[in-house]
Formats: sequence, C-alpha cells, structure tokens
Amino acid sequence: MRGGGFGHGRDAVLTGVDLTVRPGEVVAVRGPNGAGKSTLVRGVLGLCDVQAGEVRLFDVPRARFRDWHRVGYVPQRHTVAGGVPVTVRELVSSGRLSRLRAWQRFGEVDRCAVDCALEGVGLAGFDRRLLTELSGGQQRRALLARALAGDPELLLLDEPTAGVDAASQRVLAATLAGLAETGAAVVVVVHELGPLAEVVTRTVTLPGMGAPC
Ligand SMILES: Nc1ncnc2c1ncn2[C@@H]1O[C@H](COP(=O)(O)OP(=O)(O)OP(=O)(O)O)[C@@H](O)[C@H]1O
Repeated sequence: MRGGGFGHGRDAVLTGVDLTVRPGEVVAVRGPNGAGKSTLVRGVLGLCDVQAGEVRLFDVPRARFRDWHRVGYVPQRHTVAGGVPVTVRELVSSGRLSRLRAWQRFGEVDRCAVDCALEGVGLAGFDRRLLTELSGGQQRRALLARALAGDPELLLLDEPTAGVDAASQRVLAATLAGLAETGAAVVVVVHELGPLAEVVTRTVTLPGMGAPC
C-alpha cells in the first residue's frame, strides 16, 4: 500500500500508510487498542473504507483483484457459527471453496488439504464436533485451519493468539514459519509476540491516537 488512508465512513483511522510485504515475510502489526490494526487488515481486504492512496495485491490494484483464493484471512471476531450448526470440518472445508472452479466437485485433494489443516492446528480429532461445542481458543484454531486449507499465498491474521494457550501459540508459530518457507507472505496482528517472536521477520507499529504512520 502507498499513502493508504483507512477508516469507517468519514472517520479516518489511519493516514499515509506505506507498507510492502514480500513473499516469505512474516510481518507483525502492533500498536495500542484502537490504533487501527484491524482497520489496516480489513482495508487490505476491502472490508473497510480506503479513503486515500492505493492498495495492490500481487501487484494488481485491489479494486481489480479477483484471485481471492490466494488470500487467507483469520478475523479477530467471528460470527460464523451464529445460530448455524456447522461442524469443524464444514467450517474448514469452506476454506477450500474459493479454490474450486464452478464445475469442480470437492475432491480428494481438497479433503487432504482440510485434513492437513486440521492436523496443523491440532484439531484432527475434532472434525465432527460442532463449532459451538469448542472452546474459544479451539474455535480460533479452527478459523486458522479454514484459512490454511485454502493454501494461501498471503495470509492475514487478526490477533490469532488472543485467548490461545502457550502450547497452541507455539504450534501457530511453527505453522506460520512453515507457510513462510513455502514463499507465502504473512501479516499478523498481535499485542504480545510470545512464541511468534521466533518467526516474525519485521514489526510494524501503529502509533495510535490518529497520528500518521
Ligand atoms: N465498524 C466500525 N465502525 C466505526 N468505527 C470503527 C469500526 N471498527 C473500528 N472502528 C474504530 O476504528 C478505530 C480503530 O479500530 P481497530 O479495531 O482497527 O483498532 P485495533 O488497533 O485493531 O484495536 P484492538 O487492539 O483493540 O483490537 C477505533 O477507534 C474503533 O472505534
């Protein structure tokens, strides 16, 4: 992004953001509550208003970008289960859908990707459970598995370690390191780096209080 300005309606949250993330990088985005970390990530995805500047994904202006299967997103909050009795496998399988062409069925490759993602976050034995029956930390891991199942080349994670125990944070760190080794770019919003310190290659700190970055 160049000169990125992001906000909500007319309210500006971030101005003048210049940030380039390259393949193989694991970039941590930090800053105080309300600094605009989620707004930045959502701005990349077009989920909040881009008020100024330009965002390009894989060198394509975001407005013209269509290859969303290349991008994974783990939101900070989720309402995916909101009243719908979805199993962990169904949730994680939905991460493959953007990879399928209109005429393609969910096949063996897709099932393997889902199994692999479940295993990668330590939820292999939970696939038939309802998402609502999982603890908060397990639900966050299921959301991560959904993003991983799509084999993203750019993965954006919004506070994936919040409410997640130390052992699971170490698993997450190893998973992100493995992904970056394949050449994927990772952007992760975090308050405390914890085990992620081992894999983060660069930290971007948002100053907060509406100050330019
Ligand atoms: N949907 C929304 N509509 C209007 N304002 C919003 C919306 N979401 C966030 N904001 C405002 O944007 C500002 C930045 O919020 P954001 O969630 O990006 O901060 P953050 O750095 O991720 O904070 P935290 O560490 O608490 O998660 C805050 O002042 C917040 O009130």
